[in-house]
Amino acid sequence: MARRPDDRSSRVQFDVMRFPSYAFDPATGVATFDYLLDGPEPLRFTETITFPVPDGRDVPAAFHRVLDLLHVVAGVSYFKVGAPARVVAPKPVPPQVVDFFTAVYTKGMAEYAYRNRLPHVLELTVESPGTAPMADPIEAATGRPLSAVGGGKDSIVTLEILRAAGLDPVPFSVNPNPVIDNVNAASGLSALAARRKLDPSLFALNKAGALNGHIPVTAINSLIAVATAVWHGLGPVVMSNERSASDPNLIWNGHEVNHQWSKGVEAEGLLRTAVAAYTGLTEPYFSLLRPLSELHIAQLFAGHTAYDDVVTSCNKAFKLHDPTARWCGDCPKCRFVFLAMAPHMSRERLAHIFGRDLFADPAQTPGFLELLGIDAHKPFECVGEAEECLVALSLLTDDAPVLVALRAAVPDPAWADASHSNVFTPGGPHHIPAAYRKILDEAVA
Ligand SMILES: CC(=O)N[C@H]1[C@@H](OP(=O)(O)OP(=O)(O)OC[C@H]2O[C@@H](n3ccc(=O)[nH]c3=O)[C@H](O)[C@@H]2O)O[C@H](CO)[C@@H](O)[C@@H]1O[C@H](C)C(=O)N[C@@H](C)C(=O)N[C@@H](CCC(=O)O)C(=O)O
Ligand SMILES: Nc1ncnc2c1ncn2[C@@H]1O[C@H](COP(=O)(O)OP(=O)(O)OP(=O)(O)O)[C@@H](O)[C@H]1O
Repeated sequence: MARRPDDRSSRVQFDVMRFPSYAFDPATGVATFDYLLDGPEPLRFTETITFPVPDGRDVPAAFHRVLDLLHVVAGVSYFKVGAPARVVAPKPVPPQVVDFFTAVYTKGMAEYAYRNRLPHVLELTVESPGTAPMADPIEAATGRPLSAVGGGKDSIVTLEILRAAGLDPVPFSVNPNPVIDNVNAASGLSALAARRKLDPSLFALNKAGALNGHIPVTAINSLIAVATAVWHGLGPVVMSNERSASDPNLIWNGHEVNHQWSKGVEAEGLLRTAVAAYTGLTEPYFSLLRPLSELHIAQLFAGHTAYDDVVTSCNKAFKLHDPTARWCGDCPKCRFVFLAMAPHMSRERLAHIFGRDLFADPAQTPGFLELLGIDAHKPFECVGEAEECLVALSLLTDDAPVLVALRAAVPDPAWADASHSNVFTPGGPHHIPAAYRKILDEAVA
């Protein structure tokens, strides 16, 4: 029988990851997903996800199918405890789903593999116990869009674009914290929320020194959003993932390592294809902001002052334990968003949003240099490209201490590159349906 993790040493070998079962209770919206790291000393985990229960709606078959996908994808949190060489999915699935699962466990776990020096993780293929036929297509949902809200500038911009187009978006979050609650309150829209509870033994294992690292959390949140939209009879899930999320931080052993992989356009395409192949849902999910740079999104955000007291992009505010109330003011994400917003608003407004003026503090200069790509790779954080940072810097003309230091450090050829930048021209691959693309084009015109 498998033992719980608290009574054993934290670094044992596991042969295979399995997905023994899951249960769902439509009366409470509670789904429990079981995981097994199998080996000489197996470990079991259970994750609980509570969906918002709609009034008087049956549970469609497609909802259960999305849960099948979520069961495997949410397993990454437990896979990382042991990094077994094999991952065996619980049910036969079409090849498109195998491709999606494999990408989540390899590309989605690339930063974890790189940091822990586990190259085999990048090579594994998720096994399926057989091949299932593709599902018959279901007509695309045309209801109100479900708009994922993370508390930062990007999802606020999406909400406001959808609202301006008269689409009456439904804000949706997984584990909304006070930041997200306040953003929803500022929007005046009534929101839906799901709750996700990791197996508490994961934290005990982490404390005991188990393998740990980054996971592709957007893939998990996205499937929870798709399941919620399906059950509530809503339209597509609209994400706010930007163009630069697709760019890797570095290359390791010939593989791209991207901290934001599951926010990228490749992950978006794989998720859409897997959901369509396995559930039949058409156009279930896309990112409205995909053609835009972070700098462009920051410019659009500047047009909405109603969120200044609540908008928060700093990841430290979203930690499960001891989160900050808002911006920490001293991390790559804070610095990046400060720089991206700076050309589009007064310094007073910017300092009000962040609770401080980062350009006035010379101690921030090395962190900004890192963002500009000077002597470092892009930080493992949710930040945009060095090119975007350079363009933002080129648009700032005042002599704040940090800006003076940065200007002096940027080599001449970089300025020339910045002057040819297309960061304010929408472009690049995307999966936006035609009607929504028209809305985006009107919003940025
Ligand atoms: C908030 C944050 O940035 N957390 C990352 C951090 O974890 P930390 O220990 O500092 O705090 P917690 O998030 O509270 O995590 C506690 C432990 O739980 C594990 N865990 C958490 C969530 C989950 O779904 N599964 C888990 O296993 C976690 O590993 C901790 O041991 O550092 C971790 C290690 O690098 C990161 O994994 C934590 O990242 C969170 C999963 C998270 O929500 N991060 C997003 C803010 C984030 O990074 N988003 C990226 C997109 C990434 C993607 O591809 O989807 C972005 O916005 O660009
Ligand atoms: N807790 C959450 N629940 C649901 N969706 C989320 C959650 N956190 C983030 N998201 C969504 O995941 C995507 C990536 O999140 P990210 O944190 O980059 O966006 P954001 O909070 O809108 O903006 P910012 O980049 O300024 O932080 C966005 O589409 C966002 O809406």
